[in-house]
Amino acid sequence: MNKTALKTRFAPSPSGLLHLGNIRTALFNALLARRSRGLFLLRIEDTDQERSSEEYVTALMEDLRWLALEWQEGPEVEGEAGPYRQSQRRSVYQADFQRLEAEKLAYPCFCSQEELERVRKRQLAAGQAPRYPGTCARLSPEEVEGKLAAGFKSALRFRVPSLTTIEFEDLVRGPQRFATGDIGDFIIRRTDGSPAFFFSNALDDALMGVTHVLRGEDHLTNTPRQILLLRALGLPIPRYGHIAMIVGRDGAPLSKRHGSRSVRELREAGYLPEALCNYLARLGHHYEDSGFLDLDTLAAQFDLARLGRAPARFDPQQLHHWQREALARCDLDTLERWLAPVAASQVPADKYQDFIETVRPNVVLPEDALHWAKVLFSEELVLKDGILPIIHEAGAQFFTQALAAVDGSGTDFKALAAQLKQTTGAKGRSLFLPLRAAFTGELDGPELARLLPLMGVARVRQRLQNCVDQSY
Ligand SMILES: Nc1ncnc2c1ncn2[C@@H]1O[C@H](COP(=O)(O)OP(=O)(O)OP(=O)(O)O)[C@@H](O)[C@H]1O
Repeated sequence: MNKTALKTRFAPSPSGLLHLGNIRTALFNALLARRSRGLFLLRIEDTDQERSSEEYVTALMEDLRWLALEWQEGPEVEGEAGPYRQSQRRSVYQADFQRLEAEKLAYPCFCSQEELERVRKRQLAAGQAPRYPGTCARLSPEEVEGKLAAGFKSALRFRVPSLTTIEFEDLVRGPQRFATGDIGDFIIRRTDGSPAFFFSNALDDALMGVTHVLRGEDHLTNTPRQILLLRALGLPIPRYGHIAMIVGRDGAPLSKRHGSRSVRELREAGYLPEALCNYLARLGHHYEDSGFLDLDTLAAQFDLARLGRAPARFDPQQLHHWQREALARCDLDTLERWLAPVAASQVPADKYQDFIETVRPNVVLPEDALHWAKVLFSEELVLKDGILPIIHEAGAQFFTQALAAVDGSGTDFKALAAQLKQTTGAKGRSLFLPLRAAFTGELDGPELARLLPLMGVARVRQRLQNCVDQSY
């Protein structure tokens, strides 16, 4: 791999389980790297010790691996630019803090939270955009010495040059311009000595050789600050692309803080990784090919020019669609394993394979298989709404004749239906619907010809007898 190879990254904060917005960011970066035969890097942004936890680091790596979004540099894989956890990079940041301060490009700030909040409120009340008023930028070296000697704690603020314009070409949103006059001096090291997001995020991208950053649009206004920082440090600036956010039903962006549905929850509900990848790849990115694609093809057809700018709404129906597509491609072994945790205990072992093949077209999630297992193998049958009137309308005579037909045909549904048609004169819907209702308590479902042998003749009889009893 040559040194100028494209390198993308995913840099989550381990402060919660990944949601679909986070993982789509990872997916797009992984697809871009794969398409360009570049590298995909994972970095853990755990500088906020209060919100970060090891549990979430493990969980996010598990999510990425489950989706086959393997990283070529990062935790557990390592690489030349490590360590890849920001909590282990404090000494790396130290040198640049000192350099910026020595060159007067950054200065210590002693303002308290309360003071800053007071200024903010005043500015908002005056109709101004809140920004740091530069109080500590004007302190003389003696004043700084004095405050430090008196034990005041300081943060480090980056001095934003005035009257310049920062321009960059966003990979998704085109040309961007920001006047530095609108950007207040910002904190790069907090009072507790930890690096602020702007700083560690930008510095690490540069030091780790990241060439392309695809990230959520929530970061767009951070970019001019990060460009200023990298310029001040004489470091390479990656290309940035800000992708439209994924919003929930309420129109608000999915977020860890707001407890959006996590990738783990979806995995535990039984969604397949291929379904999630096909769904997410199309959320904010247009593919010509509307069919199911494997990860290599999703990558081969990934194109920055096809990234949309409008927010994308999470649509469970679409996810269902891709789940069906993914299931249709599963081999029987995979399907058996996938359903085993919920269905295996409900289905007799000698019928398990036949059961899976029978219910397969009616299963989107394992819970659907569990439902059919209960329909077929439990004593009790729960009737869906609207089923009882169908049974009443068919009448006791119909089901008595059906029982008589079972005497001759057992669980051979075709023979049973043929005989019943002859003895009752019922045909079409009025023949099949009451039978389906009686056997399954549903209006639709897997083929009755396959369901009856699985149920066995005793249960078939019992279900018909129940209908005879209910119809009087
Ligand atoms: N709703 C969303 N849609 C698309 N991308 C998102 C969304 N939320 C976060 N991202 C992106 O996911 C990546 C990781 O972000 P981060 O770890 O800060 O998650 P977060 O959900 O924003 O967390 P928090 O709720 O703590 O702010 C970033 O590139 C961010 O822009």
